[in-house]
Amino acid sequence: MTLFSEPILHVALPVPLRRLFDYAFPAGFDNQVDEKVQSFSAETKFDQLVGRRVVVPFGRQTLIGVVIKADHNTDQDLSKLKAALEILDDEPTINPEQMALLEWASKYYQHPIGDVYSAAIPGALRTNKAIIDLLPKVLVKTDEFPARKELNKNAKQLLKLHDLLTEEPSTSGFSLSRANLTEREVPSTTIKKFVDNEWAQWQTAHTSEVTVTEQDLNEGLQLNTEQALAVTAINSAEHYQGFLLDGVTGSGKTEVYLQAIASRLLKQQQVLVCVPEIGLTPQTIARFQKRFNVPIALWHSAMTDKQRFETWQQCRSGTARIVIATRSGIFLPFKSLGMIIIDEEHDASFKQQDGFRYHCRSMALYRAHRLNIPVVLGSATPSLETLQNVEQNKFSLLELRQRAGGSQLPTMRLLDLNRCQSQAAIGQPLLDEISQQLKNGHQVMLFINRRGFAPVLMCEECHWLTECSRCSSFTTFHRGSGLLICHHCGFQHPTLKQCLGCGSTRLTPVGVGTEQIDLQLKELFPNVDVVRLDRDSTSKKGEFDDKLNLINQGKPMIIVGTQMIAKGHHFPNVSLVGIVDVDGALFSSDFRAPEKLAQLVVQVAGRAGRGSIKGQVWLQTKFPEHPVIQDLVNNEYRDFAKYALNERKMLKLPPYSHQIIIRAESTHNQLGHEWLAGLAHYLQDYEGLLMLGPTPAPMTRKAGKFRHMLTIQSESRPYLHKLVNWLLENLDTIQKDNRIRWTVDVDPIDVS
Ligand SMILES: Nc1ncnc2c1ncn2[C@@H]1O[C@H](COP(=O)(O)OP(=O)(O)OP(=O)(O)O)[C@@H](O)[C@H]1O
Ligand SMILES: [Zn+2]
Repeated sequence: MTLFSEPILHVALPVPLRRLFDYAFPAGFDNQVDEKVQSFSAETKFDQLVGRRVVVPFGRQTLIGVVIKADHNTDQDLSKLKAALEILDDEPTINPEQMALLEWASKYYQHPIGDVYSAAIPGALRTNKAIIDLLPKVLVKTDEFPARKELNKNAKQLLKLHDLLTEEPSTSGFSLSRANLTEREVPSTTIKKFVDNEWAQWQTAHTSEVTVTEQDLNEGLQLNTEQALAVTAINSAEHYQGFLLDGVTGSGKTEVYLQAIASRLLKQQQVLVCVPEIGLTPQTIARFQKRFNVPIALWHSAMTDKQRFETWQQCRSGTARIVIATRSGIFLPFKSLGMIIIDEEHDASFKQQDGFRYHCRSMALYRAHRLNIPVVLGSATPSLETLQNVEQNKFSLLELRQRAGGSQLPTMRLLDLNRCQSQAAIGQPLLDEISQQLKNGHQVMLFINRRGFAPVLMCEECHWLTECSRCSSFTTFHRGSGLLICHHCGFQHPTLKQCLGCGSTRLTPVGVGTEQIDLQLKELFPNVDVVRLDRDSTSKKGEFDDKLNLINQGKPMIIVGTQMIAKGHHFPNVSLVGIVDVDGALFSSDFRAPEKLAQLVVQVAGRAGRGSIKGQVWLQTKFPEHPVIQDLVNNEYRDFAKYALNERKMLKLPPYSHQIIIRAESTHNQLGHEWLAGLAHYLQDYEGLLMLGPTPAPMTRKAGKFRHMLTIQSESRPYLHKLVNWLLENLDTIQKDNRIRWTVDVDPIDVS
């Protein structure tokens, strides 16, 4: 039977099922596939198929999948086996190194393999377009290319394009891509004329890999001793080695990265730099571009599919030498990856919070280990996980204790809100200090972790609060847009004129958000600019950059913002940072809350005094005696971290134990709870396994669904993973319930 002589394809499909799907060879396959594959023997032919995209029938749909394996075996009834429709491309989309990474990730995060593969395929390739058709094209001469004198000497545009094509692109180092021609103002009608006359044609650009030499690297700063030691250590790592670059804010970590990157570039290797979502600012990119005269590619969620495809292509062809990416850049294919850097490694945005809940840092460690290359984690406020790895000698510690370039660390001050008047949620002494700093010609930064005008509207008569009808949460009042918005499910409606409880019209805002502080400060300080940086005020294209440029002019002004101002920025004229409201985080049920708070406060504080002026940081609170507040004001982050790690060790909490959360959502109130209790029942007799819950999630109801969770904890990670894996694989027989939507979160960091 022909089916036996042809391979059976085991395909990963983008569906939420924990298995591969078998397909027979596409009919007429030999005509479809490139000659290269045809000429191989049966066995190597199998290998050639691995990693390729295939189009397959799936129920009534057609899906694009990836061949994981090709062999002669299938558990399926051969007569029912459907044939794949088409094998796309004459090359694999996923290379063997990526496949190993994805396979590991699928197992480790207990996530369906097809979904994991999907994360590694750029959007443009999740369609049945062939790679070759998406590759950038350049215009080149044909044999019919006319002599210049044959053209009408008044046809200026024709002559111009003729000249451009005559110039030998390979020697002058440019190629005539569509974008390039537009930039040179060649009209498309002119191009069409050349193509129609067959004087020129579009051809797939052959990306030439250039050799990086000393000439491509601009000179770096003179390193201080600590920086120099760090660079030397990283540069001498020839194999896998994990480094923690623990450097206080403004200590010049970026300079260390740049110089370590330089030596990898000279070895003709590529470097991947992962940054938090909000860390990919034009300033960061500019700093890399100024230093290196090599192709630098970007990867982040605001890019179009086309732009991302280009980065993907440049990575795998080896053209891009540096890739600056957010979380999902860790899936990119590389030709010769020589080092991975994770900047601000403690940042929560490295963990995907829905669907395939991977952590970029963990993936980077696995990948670096497999590729046998160094990986550098950098932070002023390392995560406790990473500090534990240092403690256990799994990472080498590189410390930068001093700020670079002569600036000093700011002084911290506590402002007890119980003992002073306040306006716009800001204590009077801090307001006075703000005036003083502005008078001195400096900039002031105020941090508040909540956007909008006020977290909630309250009825003054019956104390009714504006709630989200779909979540166990309140809707935030946005005065500018006149909307009440739920920040959890996105639900929004025009603000209310009347209380829904008693009908009174006396609705007032309670609490503050960035929008309100912004407005009130504008009234209090009418003579200076007040610039607000949060998601609402920077959503238009270019708005964020415009604001950064304004701040960078250095004029006295007040900057009000959320998380967005906390990290990475270098504004030398900021002398005072006010942290308006941290109290909410002091009483959280999340055992990670103090760690997150300490990291946030230290990062925000780190924006002060980065130039020649010494900075100060004011921390406002109603709970000045709280131990975390005391630690933040009187001690360093490392003291806090030491204490916190000790506490986790005593309580056997992560990183001294490992957790997996199974969450269940349902429209029925108790269903999720019962279902999880059933699961817990299966595991309860295993020693060394701790069942926490099931409990309602902190946010009990979200977007109309009731949410419950079961946390499973163990000191042995392999044991925990093995048992949970067994549970999930047998879920269908143990406890199937179609009314439940469940998810798995391995190494959870956010329990909301
Ligand atoms: N060796 C050096 N000599 C002089 N200036 C330096 C040196 N290294 C870094 N700097 C300067 O110090 C400032 C802070 O450096 P950088 O932004 O790299 O610090 P960082 O540790 O990444 O900061 P953060 O974590 O707070 O974002 C920059 O203006 C940088 O140009
Ligand atoms: Zn809601």
